[in-house]
Amino acid sequence: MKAPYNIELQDVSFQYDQTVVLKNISLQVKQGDFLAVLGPNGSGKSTLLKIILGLLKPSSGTVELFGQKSRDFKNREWIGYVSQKSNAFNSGFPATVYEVVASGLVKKSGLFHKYPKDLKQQVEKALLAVGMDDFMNQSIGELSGGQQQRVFIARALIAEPKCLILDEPTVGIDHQHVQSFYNMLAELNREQQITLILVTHDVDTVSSNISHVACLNQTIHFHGYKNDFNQLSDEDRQAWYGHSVRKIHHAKSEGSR
Ligand SMILES: Nc1ncnc2c1ncn2[C@@H]1O[C@H](COP(=O)(O)OP(=O)(O)OP(=O)(O)O)[C@@H](O)[C@H]1O
Repeated sequence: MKAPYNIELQDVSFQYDQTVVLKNISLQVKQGDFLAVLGPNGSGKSTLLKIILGLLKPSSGTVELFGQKSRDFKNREWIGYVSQKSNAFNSGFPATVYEVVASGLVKKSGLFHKYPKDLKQQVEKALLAVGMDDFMNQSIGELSGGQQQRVFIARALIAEPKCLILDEPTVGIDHQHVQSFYNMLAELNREQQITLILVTHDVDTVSSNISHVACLNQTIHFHGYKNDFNQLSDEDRQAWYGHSVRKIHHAKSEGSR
């Protein structure tokens, strides 16, 4: 039998009071996809993520997670979330990298459950996956924005998600470190088959790593393989984006990756 989609939205609409933000969204994401969600400011990207995460209820339409109706879905730890504001700790924040990553197990084991005996190994493994294993005992506030964001991904990874949702994770990361950050995500996707959904404005930089693109502006204007997205004309892109969007030119982008 075919595995169910990780995420399947059918005809989802959403409005805040009288303002329609999302209209007739249908979207499927399967295990192992690396999807970039693109859209101008205010196009509904964060709202869409909140609907997927079960934080907002659609005004109409259905959301299924791993083949179950969202309201019946119990395995919330299968879907990890890293927000753009995660990396905003100042230098005085009283927590170590170890403590931040270990706190990611609360979602899995519950607030009052005991931590597992092999907690240290689990923290180490998660930090290794994001290239931060040398920073375990450091204070979180002493790290750069990019390093903090990697730690927050490790915090999500320790719960062993099947799917990770990232809302503009490179906000606050130095430009020269953005590509290596995306390469790290691509490695997680490739080696652990973790599905990645990434809201980004950085389509040029991330394009060698992603497999799929979804273009959102109230509704889905395009969803498909990255290579098909690359074939769209400038006029097509402008029509949904509202202004001109740079084309992606990557010598390395091959196949459907
Ligand atoms: N709590 C709210 N109440 C009313 N309107 C809201 C609320 N949150 C968001 N909106 C409106 O919904 C629309 C979509 O917002 P959303 O944050 O989903 O867009 P976005 O694509 O993530 O934007 P950005 O790229 O700027 O982060 C915007 O017009 C916004 O003003």
